[in-house]
This record gives sequence, C-alpha cells and structure tokens, in this order.
Amino acid sequence: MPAPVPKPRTLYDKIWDDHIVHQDGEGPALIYIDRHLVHEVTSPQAFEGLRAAGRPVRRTDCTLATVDHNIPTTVRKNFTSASSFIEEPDSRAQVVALEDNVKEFGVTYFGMSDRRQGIVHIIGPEQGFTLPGITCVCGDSHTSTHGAFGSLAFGIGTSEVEHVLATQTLLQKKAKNMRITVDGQLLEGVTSKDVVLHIIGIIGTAGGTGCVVEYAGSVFRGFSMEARMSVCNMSIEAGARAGMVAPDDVTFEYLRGRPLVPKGEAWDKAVAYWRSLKSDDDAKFDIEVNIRAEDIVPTVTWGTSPQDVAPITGVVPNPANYTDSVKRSSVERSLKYMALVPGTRIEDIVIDKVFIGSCTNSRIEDLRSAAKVVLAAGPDAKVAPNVKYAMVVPGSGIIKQHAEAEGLDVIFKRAGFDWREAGCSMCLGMNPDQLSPGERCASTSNRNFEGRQGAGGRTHLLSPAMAAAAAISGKLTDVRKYLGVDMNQPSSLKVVKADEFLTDPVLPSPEPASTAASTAAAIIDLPPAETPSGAEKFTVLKGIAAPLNIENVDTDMIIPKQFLKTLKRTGLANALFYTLRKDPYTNEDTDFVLNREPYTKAKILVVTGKNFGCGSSREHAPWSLSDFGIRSVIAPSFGDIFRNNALQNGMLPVVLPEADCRTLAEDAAAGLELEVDLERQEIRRTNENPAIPFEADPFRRHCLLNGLDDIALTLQKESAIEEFEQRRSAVWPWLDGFGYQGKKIPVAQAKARKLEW
Ligand SMILES: CC(C)[C@H](C(=O)O)[C@@H](O)C(=O)O
Ligand code: SF4
Repeated sequence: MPAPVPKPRTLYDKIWDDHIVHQDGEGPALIYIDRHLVHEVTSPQAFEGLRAAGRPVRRTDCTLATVDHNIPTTVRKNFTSASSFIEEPDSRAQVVALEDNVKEFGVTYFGMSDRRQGIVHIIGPEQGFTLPGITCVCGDSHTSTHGAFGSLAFGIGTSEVEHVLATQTLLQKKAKNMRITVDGQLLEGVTSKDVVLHIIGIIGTAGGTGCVVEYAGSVFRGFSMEARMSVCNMSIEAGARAGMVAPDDVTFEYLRGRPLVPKGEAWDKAVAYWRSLKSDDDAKFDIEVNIRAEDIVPTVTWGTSPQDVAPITGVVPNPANYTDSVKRSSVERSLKYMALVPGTRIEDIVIDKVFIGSCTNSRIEDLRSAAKVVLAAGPDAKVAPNVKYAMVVPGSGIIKQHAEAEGLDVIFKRAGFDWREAGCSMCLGMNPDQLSPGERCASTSNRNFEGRQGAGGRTHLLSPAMAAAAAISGKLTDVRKYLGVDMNQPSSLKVVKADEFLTDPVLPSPEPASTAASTAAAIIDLPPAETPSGAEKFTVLKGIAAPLNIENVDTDMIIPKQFLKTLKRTGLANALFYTLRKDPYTNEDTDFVLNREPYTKAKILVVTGKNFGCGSSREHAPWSLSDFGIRSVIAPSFGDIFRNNALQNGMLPVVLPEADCRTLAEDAAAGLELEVDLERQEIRRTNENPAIPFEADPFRRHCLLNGLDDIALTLQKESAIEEFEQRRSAVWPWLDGFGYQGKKIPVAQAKARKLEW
C-alpha cells in the first residue's frame, strides 16, 4: 500500500501538532507550553491556588516573571524596595505579592531595580526567552506579540495561569487558520502601526475571532522584528487568539547572541529546525484576506474601538450613514464619548496629552522614529503649548539605557517631553499615569476603549511618528508633512471618508459547533463525572435577564483597571460595569440597566451586539459578573479569552444568532425571567413562546454539568506529560531553560529552588 501523502500544513498546524501531549477523539487537546511569562496583575490568585493545593511550579526553568502594570514610572534613583517605593497601597500589595511568590516558588524575576525589568511582552523577546516554534502564554492578552517569532503565543486568564504553573500544559481547542497577506510597496511615512490599524479597520475587532492569524506577504517579510511585533501585538484587537509571522533570517539575526537563546551547536540545530517552520505552499487557510500595501496611509482611530479607524486625511464618520441600528448606535455612542462631530477633519482634532509607550510601541525603533519627527520639526521644536503633557515610556530598562546611549532622551526632553522609567504606564493607567475626564490623548498604545487611559479619557491610537507629530503641532497631524514626503505621490493626500474604512467585517462569522451534545460521548472520551471536581456545577439557571444593546463590549468596560489590583477572586460585584454605572464626572449612579429594577437581581445577561468580552484577558470580568449574580451571558459571539475564563468559573456563555438574541432581549426588557437549561441545551421563556435551542461544546458542557476542574483532569495525564517532556528534551533540547551562565536549570519538582540567572 502506498504511504499516505502528508497533508499540507500551515505554520500554526505544525506548531500545534508538535505540542500535543494527549488528545481524546475530537475533544480538546492537552498541549505543552514551552514558555510562561508572569506579571503581578493576573498571577496572585494563581499562586494562591498552587499554595492551597500544595503544588509546586512545574517548570521554573520555563517561567519568567516581571512587574509592569502597576509600577510608577518615576525616577528610581532612590529606589530601595517596591514596598517603600510604591505609594498606592493596592498596587504595592500586588507587586509585593509577586515578589513573595517568586521567592517561594523559585521563579526567575526581574524586579524594579533590575535593568532587565520591563513590559512583559518586551522583555521576553529582548532576553531570547521567546523563540520560534514554541508555545508561549501569559496572563495577558497581548501575548500575541511573541508570535512575531513564528511561535504560537496567546493570552490566558488566571485559572489557566494556575494550570500552566502546575502542569506546564493547557487544554485547548484548535483554532481556525486565517492568513492576512499584505503585498506591495508601503507609501513613505507609513509604519507597521498604520498597517495593523488598517487591517483591523477592514476585518473588524471580531474579524479574527476563533482564528490564529498568519501574516504573510512582502510587507511583513520586509519588516524588522520590532515592526512584526507591533503587528502581532494587535492581533488580539482584531479578535484573533494569536498572530504569527514565519521565522526567517531577520528573526535569527535578531535572536543571535541574546542571553537565553541556544549557543554553539544547539544554535545550529535550532536554526535548522526553525527554517522548517513555514506554511506549506498548498496549505489551506479557512479565511484569507488580501490587502494592497499602496492603499495604506497613516491611520488613527476616532472612536472607542480599535476598528474605528480613519486615514489621517479623512473625516469623522456620520452615524446617519449606517443602516444597521446596532452599528449606528455604537457609532453614536463612540462619537458622544469622544466628543466628536461628524464631518470634522481628523487633522483638526486638538489633543491634550501624548503617550509614547506600551507593548505595541515602546521599543528602540519606535523611540527612534518618534525622535526623528521631533528632530525633523526643527532644532527648536517644542511640544505645542496646548498639549498639557507628553510622555515617553521605554518598554524596558534596557531599551531606556539604549535610547539614552543614542541621545534620544535628550531630543525628547529638549522638546518638552517627559522621559520615564519602564512600565505599562498610561496604556491602561493602573499606576498614576492617567488621563483626567475629558482629556484627549494621542497614544501609541493598542486600546481606545472608554475609560481605558483614565475615567472619561479619550484615546486616539496612532504610530510613534504620528504621536510625535501630534505633540509638536498640538493636534492630530499627517506625519508626512514633517518628514518631507512628496505629498503629490499617488493617494498621499486623497481625502478618504472614515466611513469607507468602516465596512462590516468582510469575513464570515465563526461557524457554530456542529456536534450535538447527545452524540458527544460517542466520539469524545469524556472524563468520568466522578473525577475530582473543584468548580461549581451549572445545570439549569432561572432568573431575571438584563438586556444590553451594545456591541464589542470589552473587558475594560466590564471591569475597569482600578479593580484589577485585588489579590482575591471575590468582592467585585460593585466593580461590574463600573464606568457605565457611575458617571465619571459626578460619581452618581447612572440609569444603566444593572442599576435599575428588576435588573439589580439579574442572573442572566442578554447582549444583542457581537463580540462580548473582547480585549484584555482579565478573569476579573467573569469574576465580577458572577459576584453580581450573573452566571450566564447570551450573545451573538464572544471574545475567545473571555469565553474560556467564564467557563473556568462555572459560567455559561451561550452563542445564539443575532435575531434570537434580540428576541430574548425583548423578553428581558419586558422584565420576564428566562431559564437557561444546559442539560437540554435550550433557553425557555416564561411567556407562551417556544424555547430557543443552543449548541454547547460537548467537553465543556460535560465539565460544567459535573463541576469538573481542568487542573485535576490534567494531573491525571501526568505520565503523558512526563513522556512528552523526555521527547522534548531529546528533539528540541534548547527548550529546556538555560541560565545566563549557560547552565541547564533542573526542573523544579516538589521543592522550590532559587535560580541564578
Ligand atoms: C492586566 C491584563 C489582564 C490586561 C490584558 O490582558 O491585556 C492588560 O495588559 C491590558 O492591556 O488590558
Ligand atoms: S497592553 Fe498596555 S497594559 Fe496591557 S501589557 Fe501592553 S502595555 Fe501593558
């Protein structure tokens, strides 16, 4: 018999296949995790879980921790300890908790006095911790950044952080393959940030839901590693689980010689393997998007979702041009929040603050490109008088040092920018760097959600070069004017209406699961119901349902940053939808649905807009819903990480077609109760109308009905994990963690150990 012809595979397929530890039938796969990055916000409850169960961190050699979100970015000259330096008590408690945890569990840590400290997604690549072909996770949605190296990198919630710390694996369902190809020649003055904003404008914030995106085409090939990282970073803003670029010589040159990359013979072996990591020529992608490089101009956002983009040459869109009512009301809502009038030229939007930083744009090339614009504006160029404050926050201590060696800090300071220490800073303002209500900011970060940079603050996303141009001119400005670009080149100055960019996503929505629950047990080896359980069971839920007519409800909206500073999973009921329930200017209760009777007692949320729970990986979102009393959310679609996090907490996200959501929302608006029955997979209505059936993933349904806990299930596969680890050490020896001295660091089993990196 002829040997079976191997199926052509995508890059994602190859990495996925190489990491399967165990899989039963069509159920989720247990995949091995090569690299785990940890920060202070999403880890305290995970370490607490380990401590309570008496479990060690399985692979301290593959785990790296730092502090970034909470820390002040003020001068650290007098720094002696985090506990004396950080003034805000909750931020201090979270940083100190991480410091205690890494000591107790023996995890390598870059603290505030270490120049290697920085934003978690900056330091992984900088140290060579991130490598091609690996699986990489972090309790942070922008873990997608690391996909720039040709790795499968994605954000997870705190329960999954605990799962990885304990088992070095995750239970995952394979995503779809999507390829975004950008071919052609970028116009002068157009950067990787413009490219990714343009992509999100086209496919929408839900365009990549359920997918891993591979970026292909001459534009990404021609990009540096830093530019590729900026693109992959924002994959999550397009709804994708992960984004990746196949590794090539650019990748290998970037990695060569970094502290944690393999050396000598191991390097050669690794590069030979890495060269095989590309999609086969005839590999099939579920979704393909093709974009012409020449169509992209410097791009900014005007609204409160990263898909609300416009070319800098454009105007603010008019809601009246939208026929779809949910879409129209979301544009109206955005414009009201952003205090913008339809038809206003984007270049006429005056700003109050500028933020250059974040895991999207705080690398050395970003700082150079911003400094170049400042220099190009003339030797005496200064931040415009109407700009109250402009700050530059390097992504890591090493980048800061590098920039200072090049004199970039002097350029910025001379022009009136503040030059800060590394951290997340005003990207989300968990530290004191925040906008005040009503302030408008030109920001190189990745999210323009309501209240993201401070309650009532207004964010316009753009590239570092565009941010520098905005700082100097005091309003959003076409950077090409400073760069001496010939504005007569084709399409440079063409006025494009933002509406042209506001197409509905061009992609088909993810297909609903086709497997009926009744047949599930036959094809999936489901765990027995008597498996140790730790989670709350979900069978039938009856109660008041609250209607919510908003699309793209992001997790910043569900629970804003100030409530992420907790060390617990509970006490978050009042934090739920805080900025919608409290007026940011007066702090009075608003008339938001959950403030009104009978919805203060809601157990179910019915959302008519798609993409509920998009954005950040904060598990605090389901925790706060659950604390409020809501254990099921019904919506046309969900952000991937939110859906996982909800399931990890015994909650049920139900996907229904938009029309059904609208019907149920009408019942909810009439104050009628609903009954969500997971066993029968239907939603019963308390009027005379028929029940509405829904699909549920068979494995997850089984776990919810029986209150099964993922970690307990995975620990039953200990021998499969051990076998995988042995094979991994033999085939990919460079994946076992090596220290700075080139020593192999032994795997921590029962006892925590101190590492000497
Ligand atoms: C704190 C963390 C959970 C969050 C994320 O997952 O993205 C943060 O980094 C953000 O950018 O909102
Ligand atoms: S998006 Fe902002 S807050 Fe989140 S990790 Fe990146 S810099 Fe930090």
